[in-house]
Amino acid sequence: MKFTKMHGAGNDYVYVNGFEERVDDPATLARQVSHRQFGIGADGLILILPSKFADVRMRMFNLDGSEGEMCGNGIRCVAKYAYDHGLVEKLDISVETGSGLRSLLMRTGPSGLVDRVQVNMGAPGLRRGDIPMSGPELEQAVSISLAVDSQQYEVTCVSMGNPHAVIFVDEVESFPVDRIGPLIENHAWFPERINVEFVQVLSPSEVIQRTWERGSGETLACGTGASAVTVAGVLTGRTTRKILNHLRGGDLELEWLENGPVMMLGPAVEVFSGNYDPK
Ligand SMILES: N[C@@H](CCC[C@H](N)C(=O)O)C(=O)O
Repeated sequence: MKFTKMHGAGNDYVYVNGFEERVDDPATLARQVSHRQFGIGADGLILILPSKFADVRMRMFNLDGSEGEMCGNGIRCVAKYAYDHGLVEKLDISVETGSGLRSLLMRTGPSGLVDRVQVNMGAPGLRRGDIPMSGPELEQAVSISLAVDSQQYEVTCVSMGNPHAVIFVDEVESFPVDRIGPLIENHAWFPERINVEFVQVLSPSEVIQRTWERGSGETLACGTGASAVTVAGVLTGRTTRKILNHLRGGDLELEWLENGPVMMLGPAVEVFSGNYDPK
């Protein structure tokens, strides 16, 4: 099976071109290829597939084999792969995801290959039923108190097609993401588990984010998470609608437009290609 390893701000996935390759059991394959010692090494697996409704379709699988509805860093790499490898011939494309269609605009660098991609991430879902989470399903969960590990955390929950809990902290670098992240990911409030963003505000237009991803653990970046952070920052009065987000693996530029969607701009990088024999 041919594969290509790509990353967006350090959030790395193994990409398989489903126009040419057949994958029967993507959940098992995701666990195998993602393993940092016994596999290729990645945060998960992304399949690039034909679509009846868009230019291409993506399916993303986390490191533990669970399927995510949407992946903000992954979708930029899907667009780059599709253009650089000739699946599409235009720079503005649509991609079918598990949470609907997204439109993307690619920019090429001096080599003629795509290096940056803007994504219309869609409008956030703010009702508890959208996340999903416990409580009255039409109500929002903005700055609510969540008890974890005998401490209270103020969380704001946002769906960007997948579920996110955003927590603003005073100092993010020393925050115990690997201890608190999994406790919130698996908290009884969230029946489908949840991605968690820990965020330090530097100024009304600049933040630092660390991410604990559902199904993958701490990753160097999360595009849907950065979009959720943009929305949570506005809802809680901490940040403006347009922000620069510094993630561990790079920066993303984001804006929550007045008419609804969040726009995200960031890098897409191809690292290497190879052959893998599924076990
Ligand atoms: N890293 C991604 C999100 C991947 C999916 C997530 N772990 C989930 O299960 O929802 C991004 O860049 O958005």
